[in-house]
Amino acid sequence: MNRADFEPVSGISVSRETFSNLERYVDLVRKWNPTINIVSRKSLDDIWNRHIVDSVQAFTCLKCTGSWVDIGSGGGFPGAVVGILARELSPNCQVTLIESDQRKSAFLRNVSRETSSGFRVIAKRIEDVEPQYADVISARALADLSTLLEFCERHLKSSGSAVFPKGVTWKKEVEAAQREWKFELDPITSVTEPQAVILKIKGIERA
Ligand SMILES: C[S@@+](CC[C@H](N)C(=O)[O-])C[C@H]1O[C@@H](n2cnc3c(N)ncnc32)[C@H](O)[C@@H]1O
Repeated sequence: MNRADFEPVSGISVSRETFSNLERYVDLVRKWNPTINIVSRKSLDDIWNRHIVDSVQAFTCLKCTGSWVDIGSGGGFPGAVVGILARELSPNCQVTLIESDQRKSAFLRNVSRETSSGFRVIAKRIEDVEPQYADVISARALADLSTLLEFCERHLKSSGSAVFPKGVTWKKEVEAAQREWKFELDPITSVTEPQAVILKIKGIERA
């Protein structure tokens, strides 16, 4: 995808430098994917829509001026994309990625360095990391909503918000989570997949 095509699809305008950092990230994912299995081989052919634009939606659905923690980051969706965009668009937002797999964490540190994004990578299990008191927590393809809310209980400030891209089963996950949790929910339809949503959640409390 080129920069002119990226802007209408993603809904954001970025500098040449930020766009070239996204391109650099895509090159690194393609290079490392056969070794560390970041995304499925099939989805690699459509990496801009399936992974980059999908991650941009998580970034644009709220404004972060404090700390953003992406958990279970894998190869960096959405966390690395958030880190690359935040450098230009939310320079006061500190981005941290938590990923327990050591090879993926090494990859993520390389991405942070090569794109000069300055996002931090913690190579530990989410449950073992000291509480982060984040303003925003994001996670894609990590766990069901109830489990994600437990991670928020540990790492999200009480005034913070969570951003979870979810597929077609999202309503069932919300119903199950509502048995144990109270929260305010704002589901935003995905631009890349009409049955998918970005769940924006705040006011999380045990029921
Ligand atoms: C299915 S992948 C999704 C990765 C990425 N978010 C994405 O959407 O492409 C889930 C990732 O979470 C990591 N993970 C799973 N449980 C974890 C835990 N308890 N603490 C830290 N990382 C975890 C796994 O190592 C894996 O890289």
